[in-house]
Amino acid sequence: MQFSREEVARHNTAGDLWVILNSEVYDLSKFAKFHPGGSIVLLSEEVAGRDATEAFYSLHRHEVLEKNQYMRFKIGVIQGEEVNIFKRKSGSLSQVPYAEPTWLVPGFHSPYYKESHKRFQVAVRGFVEEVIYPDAQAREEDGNPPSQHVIDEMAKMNLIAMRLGPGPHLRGRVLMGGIVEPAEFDNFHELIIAQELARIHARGYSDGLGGGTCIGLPPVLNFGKKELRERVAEEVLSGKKYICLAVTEAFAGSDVAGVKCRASRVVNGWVVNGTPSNQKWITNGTFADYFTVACRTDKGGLVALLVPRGPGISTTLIKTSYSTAAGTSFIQFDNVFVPANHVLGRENHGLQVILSNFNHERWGLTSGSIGGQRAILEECLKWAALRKVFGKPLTSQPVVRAKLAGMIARVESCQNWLESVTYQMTKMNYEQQALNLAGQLAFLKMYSTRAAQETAADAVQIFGGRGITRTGMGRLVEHYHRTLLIDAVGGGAEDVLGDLGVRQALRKMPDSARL
Ligand code: HEM
Repeated sequence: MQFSREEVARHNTAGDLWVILNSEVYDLSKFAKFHPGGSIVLLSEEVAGRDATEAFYSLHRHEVLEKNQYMRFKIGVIQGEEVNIFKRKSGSLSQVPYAEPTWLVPGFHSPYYKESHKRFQVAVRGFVEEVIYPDAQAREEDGNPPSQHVIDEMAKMNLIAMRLGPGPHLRGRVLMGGIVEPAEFDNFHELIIAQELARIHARGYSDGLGGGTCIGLPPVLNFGKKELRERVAEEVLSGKKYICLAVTEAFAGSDVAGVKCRASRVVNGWVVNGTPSNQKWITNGTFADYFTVACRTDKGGLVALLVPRGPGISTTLIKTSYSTAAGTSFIQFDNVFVPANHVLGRENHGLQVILSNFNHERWGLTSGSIGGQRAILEECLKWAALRKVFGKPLTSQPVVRAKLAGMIARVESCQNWLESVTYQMTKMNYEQQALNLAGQLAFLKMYSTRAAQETAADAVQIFGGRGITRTGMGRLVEHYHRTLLIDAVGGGAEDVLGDLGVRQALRKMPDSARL
């Protein structure tokens, strides 16, 4: 239906209330008394029967109009006018400055990304926005793990396998419908996945979506015996089963070498006991079918074991600052039998097995954290340009522009350092990475998560009360500010990592160094 503005203006009373939003006409007659912002505002002279587009967009996110329960209020359009506020098309790039890393910005160049990365980014963004985002928002809120249909779709695209990075586990797989060959898949493709996933603004859910696989499966793939490796990889990468890394203990925290969980040899295997220290904060533990564990043997060494869920294992949900969708758990092993063929690597080499994936884990956490920082910068730029205070946009305040300057500088420096380290990863084998990149990655993660905290704090100041409100305009800022510390403590707390990097550097100091 088409209406003239004059006709809309005649519907301006309680019980007969129309408004114009973005050249579309909404009949709010029945909704007014249920409106979360109250009915009075809708009945005011500037709103009832009038064009309330500007006021609406300064108080609501565009997504409000896309909800089924509100879409039905739309009764037509204004004659001869066209809708001129659009949501970014699913899968497309943002036009907001600095909302995308430079390699995606027209006119910029990068030595790292090729055509296959560009194709891949488009496909992953579309998939994330269409398949993952709706489930992410719903589960982050209700606290349930990701829905099986999302896991199945990811498995079909081989996204679960790709999240582990390049390697033999990709051989023979069709990646993202075939747009990238397994042999050409590199750490930059993997970086794209990590950063696109950061855009779902559901940090607990994104860990629920296979955070345990990214850290629990590599030790099996790299150190498990052939039969175990192939069986478990098939089950987990097809989304049928879940695995987690159950190493962090209540007493040991970041000190992996200090684990106390015990494994004693018995006929045909081992018996694992969590006492005197059980595992805590184990991502995906509540729903995992397998637990990759480091245990102290009776001889005092460390052995890595893949423990299948069975009698004697209890997993209890821990509530953290992000959603229980992550399945964060407290785990108890009480006389759990583990078959002999479930040993990963050699007895007494458990520490190497577990440490072997730490650099990669830190890189993954850092990649996502920087992606999240950029998304929050975009929120702040949009809000500061939109929001009017004392009759002027927020951007007219120098103090706000200074905060935006800091955010931009931080995210650009983090991203550029990340891409430089990622490039090194594509050129170094595992030993070289362990030797050369542990310090770089430790510093990069420490620096990025500190930068993230500064950006989050500034974002809250820019959004004011909305930055601490879980619904409405500032909801993404509130979420980021509440949840970003998972990246600052997961995979090694900031101070521990900084210290690790410096100690490594000091070991490499030449004896001849003098001022
Ligand atoms: C189709 C029309 C509308 C719908 C479906 C709608 C829906 C909502 C919803 C869901 C909220 C809760 C906040 C959120 O989750 O974003 C809200 C808040 C609010 N709405 Fe509306 N609204 C409409 C039109 C308007 C109009 C025309 C105005 C007046 C300019 C208005 C003023 C407000 C105010 C003042 C709030 C409180 C915002 C805050 O917390 O800062 N709404 N509305």
